[in-house]
Amino acid sequence: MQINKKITFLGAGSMAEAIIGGLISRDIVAPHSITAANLQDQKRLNYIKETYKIKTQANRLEATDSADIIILAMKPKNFHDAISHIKHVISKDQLIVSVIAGIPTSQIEETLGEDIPVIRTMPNTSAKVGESASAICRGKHATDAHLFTVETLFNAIGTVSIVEEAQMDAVTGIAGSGPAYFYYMIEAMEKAGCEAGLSEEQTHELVRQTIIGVGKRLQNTSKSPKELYQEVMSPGGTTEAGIHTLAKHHFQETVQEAVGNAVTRSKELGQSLPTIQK
Ligand SMILES: NC(=O)C1=CN([C@@H]2O[C@H](COP(=O)(O)OP(=O)(O)OC[C@H]3O[C@@H](n4cnc5c(N)ncnc54)[C@H](OP(=O)(O)O)[C@@H]3O)[C@@H](O)[C@H]2O)C=CC1
Ligand SMILES: O=C(O)[C@@H]1CCC=N1
Repeated sequence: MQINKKITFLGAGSMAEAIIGGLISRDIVAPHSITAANLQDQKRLNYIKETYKIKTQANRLEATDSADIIILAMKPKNFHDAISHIKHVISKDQLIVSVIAGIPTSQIEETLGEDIPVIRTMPNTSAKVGESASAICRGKHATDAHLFTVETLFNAIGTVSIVEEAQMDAVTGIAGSGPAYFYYMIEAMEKAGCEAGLSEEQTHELVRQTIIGVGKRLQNTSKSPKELYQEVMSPGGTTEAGIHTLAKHHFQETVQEAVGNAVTRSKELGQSLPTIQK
């Protein structure tokens, strides 16, 4: 199903690109219906325009004014300036979709004006290959139709869970940041593979296919993670030796602490920003 709306991305960085890439490759939005604008980096806009054949706009007010859906895709620290700049051209006929970590819908609504519909989302960079694990929640002026539109858009870039806003920080710690934890682990495995005598190319291929296999297996089994790693582990074997080392260094507790800190940081991001005077 193609969505016939004009969509403007305010922010043209990694997350905007991942979503744009997903929407276009799945033909959910026509490239000419998408506009990207950023703060200053014209080279980046040129790259996005050439790669995805979308429109770009140096003037953020014009990019905002002409859109049906405005996707806020700047860093939390830039949110205040970004909204200050555009809020005068935003009307309640438009839909604001935020991908910004930590910022509550109430803060966006308060700064924009009371009856502007806002949907808060948390995708991840796997959007680029249509495999984001996204969650969305609605602000107080967003309708079922708004939620449905965003669900349809984000379904094109992966799976969508509709959650309560109070759960969004947890979603951010698990799924928004999630890909980075796996890439971090993959980096370590690649270093280990080279140290053990494989070439970079061999290690890369082996580690990549191993994680793809894990992902596909998880999609096709009802077994728990414990059952799955126990399946790999022979008594006295190689896996046991590896897992023993991870356990000795409190790997699982470390991961839990890492996710917990990401969740806490998401909450902090929402609390540390000034509210704009209307
Ligand atoms: N990266 C990720 O994995 C995920 C990120 N997010 C969220 O997405 C948002 C963007 O992150 P990410 O793409 O990684 O960040 P990037 O740094 O890659 O991109 C940020 C973009 O915002 C633009 N920008 C800065 N200030 C303004 C402004 N005032 N008006 C319009 N555009 C502005 C920048 O433009 P310029 O370069 O010209 O300064 C740049 O294009 C963040 O809020 C993050 O929390 C959510 C889920 C996952
Ligand atoms: O690191 C960040 O703050 C963003 C939010 C989720 C993923 N990246």
